[in-house]
Amino acid sequence: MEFTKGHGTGNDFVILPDPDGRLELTADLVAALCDRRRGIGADGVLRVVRAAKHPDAVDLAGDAEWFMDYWNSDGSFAEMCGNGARVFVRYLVSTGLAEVPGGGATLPIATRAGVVRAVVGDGTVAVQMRLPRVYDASAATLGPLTVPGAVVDCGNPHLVCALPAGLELAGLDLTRAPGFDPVVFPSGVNVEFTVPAEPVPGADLRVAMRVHERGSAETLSCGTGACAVAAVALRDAGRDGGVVAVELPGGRLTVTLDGTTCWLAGPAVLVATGEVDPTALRP
Ligand SMILES: N[C@@H](CCC[C@H](N)C(=O)O)C(=O)O
Repeated sequence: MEFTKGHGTGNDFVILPDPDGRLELTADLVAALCDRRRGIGADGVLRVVRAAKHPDAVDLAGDAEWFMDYWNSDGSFAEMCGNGARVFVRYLVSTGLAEVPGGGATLPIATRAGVVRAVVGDGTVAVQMRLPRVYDASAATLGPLTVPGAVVDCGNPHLVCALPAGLELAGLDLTRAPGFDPVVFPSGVNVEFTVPAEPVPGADLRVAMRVHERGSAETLSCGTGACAVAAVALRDAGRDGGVVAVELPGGRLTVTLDGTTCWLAGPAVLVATGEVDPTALRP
């Protein structure tokens, strides 16, 4: 089975080319591929399949030729993956499966949360994401700590929790999943912990975060998480829009919100291509 490995600010993916939807991808195979000891190792799998060839995509693809069939490392599906979309686009363009659109046009990509649109730079890929919807309040627990947070829908569910003054991101133990209210999040949630950071040139606000992802544990970066964090930071600053620099353990993502659109930008890199024998995984 052919694969490529790629990442966006350290959020890493096994990319499986399957243009005609012939691959028998199962939750077990995804988990085995993502196993960091016995497999290739990744936070998730991106299957590259023509939208017309995947039952989940045919009705929602619009003008998108390609469907990002995203799976978390535990073999569960997610509706959306922001870094995954950026790496997926880097793969399409690098392999010639899609061309960088000219004349200011964007490249449409189908996802389970609808079509997103990408602009490709030299090292960076920017994707116009679904507008984050901040719509409720809840809380996360980490051991004895309860941290209130904002509930955000980015196509997938997020809980953005600002750490109380005096607590540092580095001091959090995210080796275990934070607790959350299953009534608010019946399908699980991605939990972001944030602290404000000093602004940088070109950004209106700057926030540092760590994330525990549903289905993938702690990751070095989360694109939809960065969008959720940016939306909450702008709301808390009393702003309708602006540019937010989001610092993650794996690097910086830039989120630009204007009340109607949300752009997520950052590096997207392919690092290796090879073949894997599925029968050799997890013996
Ligand atoms: N890392 C991703 C989000 C992946 C999906 C998430 N774990 C979920 O289950 O919703 C990103 O970059 O957005």
